[in-house]
Formats: sequence, structure tokens, C-alpha cells
Amino acid sequence: MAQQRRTLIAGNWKMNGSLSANSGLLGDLLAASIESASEVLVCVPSVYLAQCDALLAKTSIAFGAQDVSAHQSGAYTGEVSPAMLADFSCKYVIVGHSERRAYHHESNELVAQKSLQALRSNICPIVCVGETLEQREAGKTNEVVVTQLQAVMDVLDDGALARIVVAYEPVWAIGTGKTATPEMAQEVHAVLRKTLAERSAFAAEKVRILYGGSMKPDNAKELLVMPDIDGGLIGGAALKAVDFLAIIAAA
Ligand SMILES: O=C(CO)COP(=O)(O)O
Repeated sequence: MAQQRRTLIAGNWKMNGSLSANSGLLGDLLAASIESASEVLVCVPSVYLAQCDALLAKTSIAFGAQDVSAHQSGAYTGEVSPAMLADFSCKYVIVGHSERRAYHHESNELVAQKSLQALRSNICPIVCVGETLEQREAGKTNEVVVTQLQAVMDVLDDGALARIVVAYEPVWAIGTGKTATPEMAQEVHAVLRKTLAERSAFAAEKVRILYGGSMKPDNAKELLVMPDIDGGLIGGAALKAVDFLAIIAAA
């Protein structure tokens, strides 16, 4: 990846964990005294943010959430606002993960609002984009991911845009063991970077574009050396300290 962008290795725990399992996993990660030039992040269920704040404050591991409300406060039962995440020193939040788009019918516009509100609370949104297998086979990959990114770009000014992280996660590669080849991923990452560049050369240089979808210790390196792949968003392999550490080491 390009020199000017710091690699980000992010774990997405999804709906996994418990107080005791988390303390075991985080304890194993901390015990490894990670010495990496990369930024290391775990995105946990919101109820565990306080635990992360207690265990990870002043360590080299950052933590984030997996979703956030598009509103700052009010009558939105069950939602968690960006300001609440910020209360726990949370630095990042995943928005628009394909599981939320599919199971909670999140639209591009909603994902854009979540990104905007997160930034207003100084939380960096990790904006997920990606095509389904059907869309890929119909030759629509670029169109789908550009439309998803464009919706977020439309609500942000250039300064805010430069602060986001994008994650390209082909839906057919998530949790399936099927990974995009480095060339396939690079091609989409380059399209995303070009889309950013058409709006702001500065943002295109700054924004980190992560790859997600069955990233594992044995395929991480070949993906992470591609020029427009600036890190990984890792699901299953982030739940095992040895695997997550091996991916960090490969970066
Ligand atoms: O969805 C993902 C990360 O957000 C990827 O999950 P897997 O690494 O389990 O395929």
C-alpha cells in the first residue's frame, strides 16, 4: 500500500463475545505486545465498549462500534448515538455493513447520514460497500460500489470526506471462505479511489480503503501489498488471537 496512508487492520467481531471471552481475546492480543507500523482496531458490540475502554485505554489497540444512529439524541428506542460512542473514547464505527444493509434494510442515504453524524462526534466512519454475487455476475460491481460511496460523498464536505475509511467487502466473500483475488480487489479499490479523486485529490490520497471478506493469515499478505489496499476488515479470523496477530504481522 501507498506510503502516505497508515495501514489499518480492523477486526469486526460482529455479534460475538462475552465479558469473559473478550477479556481472554484482548488479553492475548495485549500480551503479544504488538509492534506494528499498522493501526490495530477491534469493532465490538456496543455493550462491550465500556469493557474496551477499561482494558484498552493507553494501549496500542483502538476500539470501535459496529453501527450507530443517524440521530444525535431523542425518541429512537434501541439506538445508540454517536455522542454515546464518543463517551467511551470510541474512535471508529462501521457503517453500512452488508449484514445491516441486508437484514435491516439500510439504504445508501441512511448510511450517508450515519457517516455524517459520526463525524460530527469525531468518530471515524468505516463505510462498507460491496456487491452481491448476482450483481458481480451481471457486471454491475463498479456501478454498485460507486453508487454506495457516492451517497456518502454527497453529504460530506471535502474536509470530512478525507477523514472517512472505506471498506470494500464483496458480499459473496463474507464468511464464505471465498476471497476476491488480489487483482479483483485491487481493481475495485482503484475504482473507489478514482471516484474519491474526481471530487478531491486530497481525500483520495488520505482515505484508507480496506478489503474485507474471508481475509485470513494465509491470504492477507498478497491482498495487503496491492497499491490501493490500505488494510483489512476481518470477521471470523479476528475472533482468534493467533489468526488476528498473524494478519497484523503480514501487514
Ligand atoms: O464481514 C466481514 C468483516 O466486516 C468479513 O467477515 P469474514 O472475515 O468472516 O469473511
